[in-house]
Amino acid sequence: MNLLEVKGLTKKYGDKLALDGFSFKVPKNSVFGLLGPNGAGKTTLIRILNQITQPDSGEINLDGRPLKPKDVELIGYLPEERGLYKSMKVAEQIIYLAQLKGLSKKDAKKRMHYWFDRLNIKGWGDKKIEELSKGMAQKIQFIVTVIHNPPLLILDEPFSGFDPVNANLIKNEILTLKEEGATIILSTHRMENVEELCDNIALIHKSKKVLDGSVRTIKNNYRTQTYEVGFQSERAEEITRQLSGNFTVQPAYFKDITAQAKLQVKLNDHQSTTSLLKFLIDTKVEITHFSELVPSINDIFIKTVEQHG
Ligand SMILES: Nc1ncnc2c1ncn2[C@@H]1O[C@H](COP(=O)(O)OP(=O)(O)OP(=O)(O)O)[C@@H](O)[C@H]1O
Repeated sequence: MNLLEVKGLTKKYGDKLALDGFSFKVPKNSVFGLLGPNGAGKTTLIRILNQITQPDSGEINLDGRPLKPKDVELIGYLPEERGLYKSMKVAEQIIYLAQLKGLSKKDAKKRMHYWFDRLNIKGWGDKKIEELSKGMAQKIQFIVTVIHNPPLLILDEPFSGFDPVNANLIKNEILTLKEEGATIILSTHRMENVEELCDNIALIHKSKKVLDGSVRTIKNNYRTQTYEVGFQSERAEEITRQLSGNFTVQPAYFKDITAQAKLQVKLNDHQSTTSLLKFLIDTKVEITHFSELVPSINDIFIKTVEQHG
């Protein structure tokens, strides 16, 4: 079951086409990564979903029915450009914004303290926003986004401004929100976060969708039958020579600390992983490492964007 279905979204700014017939589906209770180079159209799409901008054409369905203005209450939006009232105190700000999203004052306070606990910021309520560092303010913005428990979260670069410890904290909170039933659209340039968090992705390039699907299937489709093989370095030259006669071998490189030789070995069309392993075993070399080189989402992003010019 999909929470969000978008069909043929098109948006022009003057002569400039920012989105060109963009379609995608976000399954309920999943994390969906919206990826693309700078200027691809991601923010335009997010602004349309939040009804800040109107599309020229296309359809958006939320939970099986057309998106309507009141649905903004069902969406928690963390914009890339953060906007908090600088002179207000943290607690006043959170409670005020939570009430705008339909919570009672009592519930807003309760939920605020729940999040203060979870994000390790107890006692921050009386601080003014202007006294906070970028990362500290970012935590407040995150709370404001999730406080009303919206079924759909749209997070634009949620990790920017965070140190590694706090980025990890937020990453785990996103996964917990998913476990609790939320559906999350995540727009980010940080591909390691995409690998860790996303179930599905869509890649936008020059206003068009150029790739989409589950992270697992996409990675599977980009496999190149290449393996990294490590073995004792004394026989490196001999083993490299033997392997080169049968497989496609990248030059050997050596790790000083472990005294291993490592090679990248690509299978030819008719060869299997077992044939490579059997070959290595027959050489009687001491194998220290054997793993498939699976392409990263970062590699796939770069390759796909280059292919589409
Ligand atoms: N208000 C606007 N007026 C005119 N052109 C715009 C406007 N907003 C965006 N654009 C153009 O639309 C295209 C898509 O921009 P958008 O901000 O959606 O990209 P993006 O994928 O979010 O990029 P980034 O990763 O840099 O944030 C760009 O060519 C941009 O110049």
